[in-house]
Amino acid sequence: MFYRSTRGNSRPVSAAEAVKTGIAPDGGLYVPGSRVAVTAGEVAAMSGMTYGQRAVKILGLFLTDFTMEEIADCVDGAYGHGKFDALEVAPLHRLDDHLYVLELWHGPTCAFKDMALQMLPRLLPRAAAKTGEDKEIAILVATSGDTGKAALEGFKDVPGTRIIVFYPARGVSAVQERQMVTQEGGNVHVVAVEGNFDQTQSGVKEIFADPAVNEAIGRRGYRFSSANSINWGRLVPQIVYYFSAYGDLLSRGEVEPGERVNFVVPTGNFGNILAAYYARQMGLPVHRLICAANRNNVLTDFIRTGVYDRTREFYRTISPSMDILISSNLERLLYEMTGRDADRVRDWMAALREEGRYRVDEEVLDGIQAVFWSDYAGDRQTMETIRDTYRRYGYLLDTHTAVGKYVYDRYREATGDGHKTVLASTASPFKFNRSVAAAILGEQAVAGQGEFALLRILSEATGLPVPRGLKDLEQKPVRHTLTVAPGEMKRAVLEILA
Ligand SMILES: N[C@@H](CCOP(=O)(O)O)C(=O)O
Repeated sequence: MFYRSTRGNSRPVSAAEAVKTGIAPDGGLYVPGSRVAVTAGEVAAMSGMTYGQRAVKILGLFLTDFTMEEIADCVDGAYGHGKFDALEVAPLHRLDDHLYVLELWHGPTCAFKDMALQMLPRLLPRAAAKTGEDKEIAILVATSGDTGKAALEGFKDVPGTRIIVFYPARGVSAVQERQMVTQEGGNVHVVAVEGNFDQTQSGVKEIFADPAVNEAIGRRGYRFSSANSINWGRLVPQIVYYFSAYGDLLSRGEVEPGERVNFVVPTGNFGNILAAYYARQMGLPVHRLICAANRNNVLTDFIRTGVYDRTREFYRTISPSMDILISSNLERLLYEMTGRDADRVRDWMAALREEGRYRVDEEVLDGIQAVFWSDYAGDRQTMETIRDTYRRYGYLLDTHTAVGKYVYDRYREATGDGHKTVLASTASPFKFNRSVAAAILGEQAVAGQGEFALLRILSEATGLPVPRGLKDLEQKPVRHTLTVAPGEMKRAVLEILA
């Protein structure tokens, strides 16, 4: 299996090379060069498997230059040994007759990013060895809150790697920031950027594309890679949990073999929902993919009209991980939806860069609308959804998952579609303690309370334990204090890698 760049100007590479480099030299994203399919029998067989067995099966189909022993070893390290605080790794919670919540936040940092970022740090050093790499891997990450901490935790003290995480100052929740700035490890660096996530992500991509910076760090014995979902090694472990959810529905008798289900995915950088799309393409019985956005609703507009227009106001919301106007992974979807037409993708990406917008052809839009549906929730609707869901079901949603729940309700209203639906729950409610506590207890209960008091208040009010990964945050000293302007990110990287 070879991987191709969505922009068509880079040579095809092996899976190991794609994982090691993260982004293609022409600025495109790597995608599998041929279709990967599973049979109905193989999907049905998932019902009798553990999460780890499902992961080995799916990863093995994509990472063809890794042995099955290597993959099994990575899976065991990522999901075994009590790493996740749920035996099932990604448990499925039945909310009612139609809706199930796929809890993807039982890993060490309490967000769905752990599902892939416990795996990538195990794949990447092996990928480097397989490709004869003699340089240390310098991983650059742009985060709107969740990826950063998960990547730091995954890569901390991994030999042969260094990691630098950039996050937008005041653009993440207080708990998310605290998780990152207290990060321990000899190879980790965390830098706040005086800008929003889009500026942060664009800054990182500019560094990847800058020949002078690449040359300078090369002389110092480094090469760049990415732990964002632009790296194929981030996406493939995310495909697994869609199969896993379906396996659980089958084993509990909630669906018949072959019965199609919907997935609702709170969406920012489009990586999570794209993983669901690949699962569908492989043969998982999926009806619709419901893309849930917050007030930064660039994707909702795109899916409705075919016009992607980032030239609009950027809002800071209570679902900060989704405060994104340039969704990296849409590029992969466009590549697939155009029948792998790299020329068109390149033109659209150039238009996005230069004019801030592009419009896809009618036929591409029809293809997208046949699979995807989208709507968005503002902060008020998000808060109401948390409160109503808690009152009705006794189930606590974080702000991002609440966006998903709100959009699902809108979808049902609009379409009457009765397919069973799985809502991807992307983070623990404790990571967004202030908003979640305010939603269920009222604003006055949280006024003047500090972050750690709020963790306790939320735990006492709901009877839910504060997750392991957040419990000891209060005691940890702040280790990272550097803040830079977007234009200074390059210099910061060069200084860190001096
Ligand atoms: N929502 C993300 C933004 C980066 O997305 P990624 O999937 O490309 O890593 C975050 O929490 O950082």
